[in-house]
Amino acid sequence: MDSKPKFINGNTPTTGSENGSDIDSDIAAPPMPWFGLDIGGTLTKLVYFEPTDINTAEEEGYKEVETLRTIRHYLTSNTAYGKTGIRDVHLTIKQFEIHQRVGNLHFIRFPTNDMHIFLQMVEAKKLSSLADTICSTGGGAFKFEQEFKDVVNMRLEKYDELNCLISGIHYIDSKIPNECYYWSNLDPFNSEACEKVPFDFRDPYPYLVVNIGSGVSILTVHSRHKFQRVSGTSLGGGTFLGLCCLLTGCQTFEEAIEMAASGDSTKVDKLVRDIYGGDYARFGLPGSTVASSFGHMNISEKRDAATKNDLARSTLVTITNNIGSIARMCALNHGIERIVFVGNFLRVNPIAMKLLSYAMEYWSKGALKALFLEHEGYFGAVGALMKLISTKSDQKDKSEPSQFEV
Ligand SMILES: Nc1ncnc2c1ncn2[C@@H]1O[C@H](COP(=O)(O)OP(=O)(O)OP(=O)(O)O)[C@@H](O)[C@H]1O
Ligand SMILES: CC(C)(CO)[C@@H](O)C(=O)NCCC(=O)O
Repeated sequence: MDSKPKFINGNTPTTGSENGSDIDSDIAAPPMPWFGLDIGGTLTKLVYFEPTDINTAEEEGYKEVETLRTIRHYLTSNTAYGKTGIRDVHLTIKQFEIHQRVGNLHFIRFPTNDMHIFLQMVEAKKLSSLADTICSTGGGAFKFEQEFKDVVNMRLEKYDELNCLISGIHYIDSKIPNECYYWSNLDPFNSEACEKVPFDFRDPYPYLVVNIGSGVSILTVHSRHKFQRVSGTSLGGGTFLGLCCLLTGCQTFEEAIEMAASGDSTKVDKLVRDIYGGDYARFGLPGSTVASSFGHMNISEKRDAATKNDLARSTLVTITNNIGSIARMCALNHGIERIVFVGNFLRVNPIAMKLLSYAMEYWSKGALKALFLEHEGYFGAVGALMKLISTKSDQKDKSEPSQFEV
């Protein structure tokens, strides 16, 4: 077999600029299909560009035209794939122009634990007859490299996950109006009053990115080409879900969030007023502040009184507040005022978003602003797609598989 990576007609991706989002329109677009893959610790994200401007003549030019049509039909006519693959239909970007092509951008996810099922699907749909390489990112691009080779004879072209994250954020934000928003009318006692307000992200620098996936990475971003991972914590979305499963017996993230939504964390956490009988006024700590997360749970009666929903709520508040605290310290250390929270922990999770927003505003006395993005967990996969479409057929002739590219 030809050892060169084949993006259908032999194109290879460029190393690109540092953030990889600059698409040179002089460069011929790679042939279809266009995918970007982000294999995370919990979820795998697949971004698929469905061309709507494709004509029969162009399609007939493909050797494997039927396979191409089958894949397109399979991905776009379903919203669920197998038992656990989901297309986030509400995130579809319609009539999206990318590298002088027009089409729909689709966002698909499945648990990384089900990678073997994905590989079966890739095999069944004969994807490898169209391309022998997929632009991919996330830790799983390394972990599953050999499995892709062995099972479906495809090569993972690996790109750094944080590089892809930043280029994905910039790409989507520059193209999609109202992608970025913040929560206004923040009231910890009346979350219904909060509302989403669009934020103009055209000149956001410097800003902090807090990527809440299984674990948390925190980056400072000073320009499209200059960013740094400054901190992180292992207490992230994976911790929330893992602890919730242990404490409540729930089975899914959606269930955990639903339970948390009707729980009361004050039945579980010890508040300042539980210790002081009111505020700790001298140092500005209101009585409603959590003094000790899970601090009531050493008392047997309190344990008996706490419901599973209360435990789920407290777990959510504990993890969210801890991330908020670390983010705030990072912002302070680096003199940054805007904090962009992303990652799938924020999926269907307005409680966490509002809590983060309130915490940033309250503890910074209004100096810090928490921002959110609609395509919260998909930026890494978008960044990987950017790498594919910045392909230059003549730039690199790689006879050896690349190890790692940024
Ligand atoms: N359907 C879901 N199944 C599992 N976790 C979910 C789901 N929806 C949201 N989550 C949350 O999103 C987190 C994973 O987020 P994300 O996909 O951004 O990270 P990842 O890429 O898997 O992890 P990492 O970047 O640390 O490798 C989970 O830990 C969980 O808290
Ligand atoms: C290991 C990664 C980068 C994988 O995405 C992420 O899960 C993470 O940033 N974890 C936190 C590691 C730490 O800084 O403690």
